[in-house]
Amino acid sequence: MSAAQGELLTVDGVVAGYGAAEQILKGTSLKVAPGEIVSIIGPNGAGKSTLLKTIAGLVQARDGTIRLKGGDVTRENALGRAKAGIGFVPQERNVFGAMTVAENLEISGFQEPGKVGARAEELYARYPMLAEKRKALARTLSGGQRQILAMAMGLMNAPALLLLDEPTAGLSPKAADELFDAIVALNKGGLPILMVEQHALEALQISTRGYVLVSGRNSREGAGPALATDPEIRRLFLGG
Ligand SMILES: Nc1ncnc2c1ncn2[C@@H]1O[C@H](COP(=O)(O)OP(=O)(O)OP(=O)(O)O)[C@@H](O)[C@H]1O
Repeated sequence: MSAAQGELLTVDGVVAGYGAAEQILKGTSLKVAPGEIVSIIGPNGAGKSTLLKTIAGLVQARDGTIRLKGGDVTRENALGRAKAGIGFVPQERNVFGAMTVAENLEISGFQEPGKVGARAEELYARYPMLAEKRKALARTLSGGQRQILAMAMGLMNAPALLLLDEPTAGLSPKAADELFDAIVALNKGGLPILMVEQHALEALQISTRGYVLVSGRNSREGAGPALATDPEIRRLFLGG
């Protein structure tokens, strides 16, 4: 029986980095089960974004395994991971500013071109703001609207798991709250989400589970709300 049974994503002992010598991830592990929101938090430079990129296939794992729905995707490139069901929303440059909202959605549905129209309509129904702005250039959107568009682009291929890299970065507190609400709503619709967040406590509060990454290694893990009220975590992230 596979150890990955009942798990959607299993990252086991992943080692990865950028240069020839230095490793950023030094044996990192995590799991996402169906239906979960899982947050990765940790200090600047801990390797959180690198971990998401390694799961998305943009950074190659030098050791360890990455399984999706029980299948080993460690050797797949980014396109292979996307086809396997991993949707990735990067932190920066995640929309094409010189293209309209509609065009951004259209080019994102590259896996099943025949379904682009229907998927875009579903997303317009879910996010009426996008429908209103469908002919607007993406660069004219507010920060919060841009993040909704980036998330919608990630949904165009109907992923089995959505990776979000710091979705609330640079947003006002109100826009960040609205985006967290949108993430919860998306998850309630059945989509598992793995996200990296600087707003660590807020992210943990809406997460099923959380992982604390420090210097490329797992430090703590637990239920999201429990971690959010843990004195050590609060000291680390609130500086108190
Ligand atoms: N493309 C790259 N080439 C070389 N080094 C990189 C690259 N991207 C990130 N790094 C380095 O890898 C380390 C981890 O970066 P990463 O972005 O994964 O951290 P993080 O935990 O997401 O932190 P932050 O919250 O600051 O984004 C940092 O030392 C960073 O300088």
